[in-house]
Amino acid sequence: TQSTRPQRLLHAVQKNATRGDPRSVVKAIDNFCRQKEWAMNVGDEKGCILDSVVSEVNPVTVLELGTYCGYSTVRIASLLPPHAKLITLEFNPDYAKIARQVIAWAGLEDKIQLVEGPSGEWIPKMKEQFGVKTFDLVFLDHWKDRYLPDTKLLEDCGLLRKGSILLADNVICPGTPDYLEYVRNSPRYKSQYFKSHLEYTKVEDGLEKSVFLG
Ligand SMILES: Nc1ncc2ncn(CCCCCNC(=O)c3cc(-c4ccc(F)cc4)cc(O)c3O)c2n1
Ligand SMILES: [Mg+2]
Repeated sequence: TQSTRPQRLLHAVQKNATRGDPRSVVKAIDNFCRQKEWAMNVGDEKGCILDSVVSEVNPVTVLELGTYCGYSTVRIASLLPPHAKLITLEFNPDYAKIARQVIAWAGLEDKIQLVEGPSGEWIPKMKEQFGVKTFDLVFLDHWKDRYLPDTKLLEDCGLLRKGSILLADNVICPGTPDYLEYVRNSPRYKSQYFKSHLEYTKVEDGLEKSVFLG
């Protein structure tokens, strides 16, 4: 039977990356996507912007919406302090299965909790299920038409505090116009656009960093 692209990406990690070395896992995925097959990871160019935001925020609790194969999950978790935790939500069970193995290869299972299911269902359960008070950083990289409703849900569930950072991928391509309009015009956010390119291409894309003002 034919393998899937996520399965081929996982094999590239197992073949080319060193177990327990998250940065080698990130590099192996980027090489696979540049040389073999494009895949919707945040990629290395936007990934460096992601790294700088994570290092600046130094978050203790992180939420990632949309795991896919775990590239940004591993990239973020590799920069977290020892006691910090990252919860990542993935809707697609096939992607989740691959992501668990990529995360294990990187040796980051202790920092990462992968939860399977739709963000709209899980966000309201975060406090009771995972003992989360508020998130220091949220990385949005799931369905582009869910960025806005899920941001409002995070606000309504009291999961954001003064100073919480939202970092959104793909605000230009594929684009999240309603989300951008909201975070750029709401008095409750201070927003900043980091211009970049769609992963592994020359097409414009970028990340939007928004600070929740409370
Ligand atoms: N509600 C909920 N809860 C939890 C969930 N977990 C997963 N999902 C569903 C998310 C499915 C994947 C989302 N990501 C993208 O669609 C994406 C696409 C492109 C792209 C593609 C083709 C082009 F030609 C150009 C650009 C590039 C990117 O960087 C992207 O991130 C969930 N949904
Ligand atoms: Mg993306």
